[in-house]
Amino acid sequence: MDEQAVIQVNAVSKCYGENKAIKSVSFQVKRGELFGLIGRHGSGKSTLLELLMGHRLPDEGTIKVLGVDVKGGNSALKENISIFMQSTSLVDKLTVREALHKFQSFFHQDLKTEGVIEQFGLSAYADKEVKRLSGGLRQKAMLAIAVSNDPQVVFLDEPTTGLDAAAKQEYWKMLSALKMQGKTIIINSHDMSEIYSHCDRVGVMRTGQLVACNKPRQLIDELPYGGMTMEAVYMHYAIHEVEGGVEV
Ligand SMILES: Nc1ncnc2c1ncn2[C@@H]1O[C@H](COP(=O)(O)OP(=O)(O)OP(=O)(O)O)[C@@H](O)[C@H]1O
Repeated sequence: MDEQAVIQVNAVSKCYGENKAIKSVSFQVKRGELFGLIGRHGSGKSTLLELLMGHRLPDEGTIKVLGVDVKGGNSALKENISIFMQSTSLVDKLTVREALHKFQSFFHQDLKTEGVIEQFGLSAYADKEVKRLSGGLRQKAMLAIAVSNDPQVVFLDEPTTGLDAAAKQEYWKMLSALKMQGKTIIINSHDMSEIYSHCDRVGVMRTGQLVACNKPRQLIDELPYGGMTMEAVYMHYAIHEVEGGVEV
């Protein structure tokens, strides 16, 4: 195993009943990397993220985050990884400041809510309920909450879906700033151009398998028929080609 690996996934599988959602997936993510996961709906990206966060347990294989097996429910590990929620009924009812206070109270570190509000440019909205924020501001607030425990590893499940181009750009700027602080970020997205522009490496999921994993440029260069874009990478690896056409 690579000494610098912050995430080590080894032959991990996960079933929901009869449905094998993750099939013997192995990969590593290094400290400070921005790692993207792409794949079709239902290919297993969210399940993989949930396994990495320790929200679900693998049926087979091992996952180590920061050198600790996520199966153990280690509390020190929880202090060092992000909290990320896609569904936010709890947060929605709170103001940005209240939500940050609430989440910071779950951790033992002495964190400064006002500092986080300022860092994320949320000062003007701190007393607004999260549910009343625009899409871009809401995702900004959710990111502020996700990193409010100053984690070393940040997991983000489709945070830019539904944002307009300007909000997306601003979101990725914030992720770049977090990366500059040395944080390791794992993100999934359906937007190939943002994945190409911002991710150091990309893993492509297809029906529960990790079918390719490399730097975006290398994935493009290695396409057998000379495709030029990340979309071509997606079409080649993520779409399961079957006889007579493309599986839909
Ligand atoms: N809680 C669950 N219970 C049962 N099956 C689930 C559950 N969550 C996901 N699945 C199934 O597991 C497989 C992988 O789903 P998953 O949500 O991980 O894919 P995804 O790539 O994140 O999809 P999307 O891009 O739509 O979010 C799919 O077949 C899905 O139907």
